[in-house]
Amino acid sequence: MARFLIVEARFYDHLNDMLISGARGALEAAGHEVDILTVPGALEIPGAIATVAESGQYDGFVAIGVVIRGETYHFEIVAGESARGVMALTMDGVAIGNGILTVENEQQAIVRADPAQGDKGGEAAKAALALLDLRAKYA
Ligand SMILES: Nc1c(NC[C@H](O)[C@H](O)[C@H](O)CO)[nH]c(=O)[nH]c1=O
Ligand SMILES: CC(=O)[C@@H](O)COP(=O)(O)O
Repeated sequence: MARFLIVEARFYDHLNDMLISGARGALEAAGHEVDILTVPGALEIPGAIATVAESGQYDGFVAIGVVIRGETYHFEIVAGESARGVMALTMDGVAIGNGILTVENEQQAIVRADPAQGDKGGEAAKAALALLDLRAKYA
């Protein structure tokens, strides 16, 4: 059994609830423990994971959030920089699945967050599991 931390940016409650349901379901179905840490927004997710990963208290992480385009360039910053931060940590050996949705509107988010539809939360959890398995084999 491994310990996973879901680090969620709780910007849209109903969307995060679906994403977390999918992620938690996938991890618990695989027999692992799951905790949740909430941060203000997607830009805070990489720093939060970096800090907690250093503690060694968790084996893997799932980043959960929803970034919906607004009127300004800020979408590109939030979407791009949160993804870049997660990728940098992954390249540094941290087992992370990226379940941060970056979408044009709420409808696109609903379809992808719903475990019965796109299940991007579950998909991200399975990616974290795959990286953890790979590290166990090769690291
Ligand atoms: N607009 C969204 C944000 N924006 C907030 C940033 O993520 C960050 O918390 C702020 O800039 C302070 O550093 N975050 C989301 O997760 N989703 C959004 O749609
Ligand atoms: C993704 C965002 O930061 C966005 O929701 C913010 O909206 P706006 O660009 O209209 O300020």
